[in-house]
Amino acid sequence: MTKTPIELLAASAPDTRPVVALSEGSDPRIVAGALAACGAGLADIILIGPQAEVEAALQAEGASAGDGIAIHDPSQSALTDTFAAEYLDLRKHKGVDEAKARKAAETPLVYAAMLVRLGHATGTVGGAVHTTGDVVRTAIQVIGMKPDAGMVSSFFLMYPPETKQADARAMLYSDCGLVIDPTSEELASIAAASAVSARALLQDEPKIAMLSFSTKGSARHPAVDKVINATKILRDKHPELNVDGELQFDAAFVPSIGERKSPGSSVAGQANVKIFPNLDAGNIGYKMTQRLGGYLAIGPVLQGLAKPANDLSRGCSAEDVTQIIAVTILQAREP
Ligand SMILES: CC(C)(COP(=O)(O)OP(=O)(O)OC[C@H]1O[C@@H](n2cnc3c(N)ncnc32)[C@H](O)[C@@H]1OP(=O)(O)O)[C@@H](O)C(=O)NCCC(=O)NCCS
Ligand SMILES: CC(=O)OP(=O)(O)O
Repeated sequence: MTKTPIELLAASAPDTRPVVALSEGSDPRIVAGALAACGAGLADIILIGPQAEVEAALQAEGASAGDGIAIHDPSQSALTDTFAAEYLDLRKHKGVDEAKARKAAETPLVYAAMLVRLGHATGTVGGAVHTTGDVVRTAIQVIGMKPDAGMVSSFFLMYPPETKQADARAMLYSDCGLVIDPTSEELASIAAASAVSARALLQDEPKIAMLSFSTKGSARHPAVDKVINATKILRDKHPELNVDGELQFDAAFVPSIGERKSPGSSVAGQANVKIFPNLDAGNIGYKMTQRLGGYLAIGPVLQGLAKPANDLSRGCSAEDVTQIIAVTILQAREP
């Protein structure tokens, strides 16, 4: 069985404790997930939000600040002036003035991203309360992209429930959270980034399925052509990757159907990286796998940022929060 991020991290706990900033510090799931991460020795935590609200949320869990848990209230923090100045510097070309920069620095999402940008935290997580659009826009604008990343995209790590057969595999689904209607070039770029993420977080060699409603020419449509072109671009740019497309989900997932629909493929029926053609398919697909299939879904994990910042679904659980804290720390170790 593939190790989950918590298990992976626990197996190689770092000497120095990473610090993870949580921008929704008074949400009960965030607080419970943070206490679990801290209690397991995975990380120190900064809970961000109005002091009294965060204290009350901690108290509801029978806890208080101290012992690895700090509270930062952006309206009172000594760091907010520096963060406002940095934000002004970053965004003045977009019409941001001093007053707007101060206001932005006092919002928990910007404050958390600034903690990461300026080295006070290893990474940040938000999204239990905020929408993905708000979380991702802030991360892109404040933390910025990794040099050479080209774009930011997202993925989910999908772990089968214990009730599935022993050979059920963990998978990476992308993009289920961010890029709404990728071009062929963007799809190829999402797949290449996902291959790197799969190696790091699933610790498995990627077998990439470029998903479509067609398998190997069974349907003709511009939407199918987009995936065929993406597969070609990916193969041209990354001949080392094991990729097949276009494939329907059953051909990518079920060995006997993969063999029938894409004979001889080393990916069909065995794919552990599933690249969806657009956000409709990806977002609906991951939620169906999670809610009907019982898979643990960890994400949206962001790839392509200069430093780790990750999202959650507003439907997340406390366990999801602890898992994505672990992902955030593991990403900080990636080269
Ligand atoms: C970027 C996104 C997250 C927000 O879009 P938006 O609010 O319209 O913001 P913009 O398109 O203005 O983008 C914000 C900034 O990010 C940049 N950006 C957008 N997409 C990007 C990407 N994939 N990679 C890198 N940068 C990107 C833009 O260039 C812009 O930079 P700027 O502010 O310096 O000019 C958009 O991709 C989105 O809304 N995705 C869907 C999210 C969603 O609802 N998911 C479903 C639930 S998970
Ligand atoms: C990832 C996702 O779908 O987020 P939410 O459920 O918050 O919209």
